[in-house]
Parts: sequence; structure tokens; C-alpha cells
Amino acid sequence: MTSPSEQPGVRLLIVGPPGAGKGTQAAVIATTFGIPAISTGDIFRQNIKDGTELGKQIDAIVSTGGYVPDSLTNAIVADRLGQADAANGFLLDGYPRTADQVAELDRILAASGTALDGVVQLTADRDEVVTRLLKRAAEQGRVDDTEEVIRHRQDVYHEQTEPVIEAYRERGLVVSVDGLGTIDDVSARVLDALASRGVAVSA
Ligand SMILES: Nc1ncnc2c1ncn2[C@@H]1O[C@H](COP(=O)(O)OP(=O)(O)O)[C@@H](O)[C@H]1O
Ligand SMILES: [Mg+2]
Repeated sequence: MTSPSEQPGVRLLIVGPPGAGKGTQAAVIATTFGIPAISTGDIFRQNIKDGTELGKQIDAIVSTGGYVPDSLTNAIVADRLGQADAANGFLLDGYPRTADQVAELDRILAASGTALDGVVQLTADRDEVVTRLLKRAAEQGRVDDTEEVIRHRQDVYHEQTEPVIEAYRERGLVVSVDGLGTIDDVSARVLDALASRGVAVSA
């Protein structure tokens, strides 16, 4: 695989609105490149489930679809990226979501002499994703998957995270992929788009 940074491995972000299918595609990308998929949402939900100190602090925020404060989120990600399995690449799902988080990720990458290889943007129609998320709610019972909370998450995403994607687009890192279709269709598009940027598993 190719990488613009001096270090081996592939470093990617996956971004897109709530319900675009980031978690599903993150798993495919991570397996393909042999890197860990790191989801801040999953880490937060696990802490809430386990009743940790962090979990207690963030429960009400996550349940209502707001963003966890940058200070807490940045500390969690810095710690996770410092673990051994992330040294040779990673895929971040759900981070960075704010300008402050972008700055923190820049700092972490600079400190390790690494750089991002690409940002996969999954696009999805607002109403389509509401349908998907309500279906997931019925199957998995995520507390933040009620229609009201979903609409709020979409608004927060629009206000805080769309500018983050534009910042990465200006850096020339973003590949946009249509998130509509079957999981396999979307995966094929994602891997093609990455390959077109020179991010591919070497034969
Ligand atoms: N980078 C982040 N900054 C702040 N809050 C976050 C971040 N990542 C996750 N969260 C919190 O966890 C919730 C669920 O995140 P996630 O599972 O990534 O949602 P989705 O993939 O459905 O958009 C968010 O609504 C937010 O409360
Ligand atoms: Mg997710």
C-alpha cells in the first residue's frame, strides 16, 4: 500500500451524516487494510454501558444527540491512537467532528511524523438516513435513534461537522462516495475511490 507519510500503514477518516453507513463501511475498510477501526461513538456507548466515570459524564449528552465536549473527546482519541495497534495505521469513524478536534488530530499526527492518506466522505440523503436509523432503532435499540434525536443529530452535524469536511477538502484529502445502495455496492465504490487516490492494498 502507498502512503504519503514516512511511516508505514494507512491512516484514514470516514465522515458523513448520521445513518450514512460509516460504521458498516469502516469495518470493511479496516479489514481490507488490516488496521483498527476506531469509533468515538462506540467508545462512548461502551463507557455508558459499563457505567464508567466518563460514561456517567456523557450519558445525557449522547442520549440527546449533542456533542461530547472536545476536551473529553480529544483525550479519549489521543489515548486510543497511542495504543500499539494504531501505530501502523487506523481508520477513525466519528472523529474529528469539530474544528478543535481537527487541530488535536493534526497535533497527534505531527507528533508521530505521520499524515492522513485520505478522508472518505459517505453522502446520503437526509430523509433516507432517517428511515435507516429508525430501522436500526427497532433492531438495536440505540437511545439516540428516535426521530427527534436523529433530527437534532443531523442539525449538529450540519453546523459543526460539515465545515470540518470542507477543511479537509481544501487540503485535497476528500473522496466522496455515494452511500446509497447495498453494503457491497458501497464498499466497492469506497475501495475504488481510495485506489484512485493511490491508497490500495499492494498485490
Ligand atoms: N467526535 C465526537 N465529538 C463529540 N461527540 C461525539 C463524537 N463522536 C461521537 N460523539 C457522541 O456520540 C454520539 C454517537 O456517535 P456515532 O455513533 O458516531 O453516531 P453516528 O455514526 O450515528 O453519527 C454522537 O451523537 C455524540 O453524542
Ligand atoms: Mg456510527
